[in-house]
Amino acid sequence: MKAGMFDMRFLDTLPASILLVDDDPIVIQVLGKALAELGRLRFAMNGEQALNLCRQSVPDLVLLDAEMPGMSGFEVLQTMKADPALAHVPVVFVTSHSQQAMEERGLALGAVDFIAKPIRPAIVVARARTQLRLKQAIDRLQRLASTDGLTGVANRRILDEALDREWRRSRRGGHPLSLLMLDIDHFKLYNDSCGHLMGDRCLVAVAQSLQGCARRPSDLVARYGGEEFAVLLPDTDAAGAQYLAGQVLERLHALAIEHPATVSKVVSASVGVATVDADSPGWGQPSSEEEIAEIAGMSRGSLRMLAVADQALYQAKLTGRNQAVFRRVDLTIPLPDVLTTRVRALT
Ligand SMILES: Nc1nc2c(ncn2[C@@H]2O[C@H](COP(=O)(O)OP(=O)(O)OP(=O)(O)O)[C@@H](O)[C@H]2O)c(=O)[nH]1
Repeated sequence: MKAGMFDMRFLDTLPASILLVDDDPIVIQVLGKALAELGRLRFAMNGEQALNLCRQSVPDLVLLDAEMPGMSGFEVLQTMKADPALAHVPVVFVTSHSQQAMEERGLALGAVDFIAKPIRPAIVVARARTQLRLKQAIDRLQRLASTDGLTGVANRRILDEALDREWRRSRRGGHPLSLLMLDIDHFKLYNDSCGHLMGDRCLVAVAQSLQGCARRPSDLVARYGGEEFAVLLPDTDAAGAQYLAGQVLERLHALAIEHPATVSKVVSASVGVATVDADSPGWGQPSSEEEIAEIAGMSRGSLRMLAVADQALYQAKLTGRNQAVFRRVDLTIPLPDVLTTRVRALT
């Protein structure tokens, strides 16, 4: 799947991935036989192996022996909870200890259930199935909350979060960061002349085209609203961002989506590009408290980046459309001045 693409509807139809962890091969065999009908099984005989398998491919469910030589199940669970990529994976403890203290400890660490040995296959299957159904429902809700229903790309909430995170990472680590804002030209006319259904199809095509351009795993394509899209490009400097903006326009032109109401007769877009990198005035200075402070849940830095990309987009519209305009973020300009620039340009 391409980077940033959140359309994972087909994943619901994939078999679940279950990891069985136990140092006793007999237990693994019994569990494996019982759970084979529920999905694709993998096995680990110790904690390190279990964590390696989890990191290679994140499972939907882990059945974990609490007591193993070396790393215990409790330690495995603690490590998983500390890793953002694994923290959400449901873990069911399987142990020969039925003492309440063990159960309490496992549940307190974040295990979702507790199964005591000797194993009764029907109970294990029923409990595993319940956890897999829950996980599937949560995954589906999370997808709904993070994707744009029409185009399948990330929604604005996800963009805001990613921009905020990447801005802080950029300022802390001295990595360049770029943001593209794209707005389809004369889209109202397109809707008026071709109909809203075709308008929707056009939005889907543009989203897919953007996905084709932004292919790094950390790139993020999002629908910003209406006929406006954003592409977040971590670790991308001015030259990279301008190259990508050119690719975006070229690809869109190559799609040749007919637009009967414009002179060019094909759908085009305007792009605003904002980059913060080593050539940005104020780059070397440590990020101030002021910059990290939040307005309406977003850091001031994210707002600065959005505002600069928006100004560049506005300029691209004003000066003819079907083009990309680049602006480098100037960290020395006070944020209130940045936020009001477009207003001033209008008046
Ligand atoms: N079909 C469809 N249209 C949408 C959707 N969201 C927003 N629009 C339309 O997008 C159009 C945006 O129009 P404007 O903001 O005037 O911009 P424009 O016509 O593209 O003009 P410029 O941006 O100046 O080139 C409006 O007609 C909206 O109704 C959507 O999900 N589907």
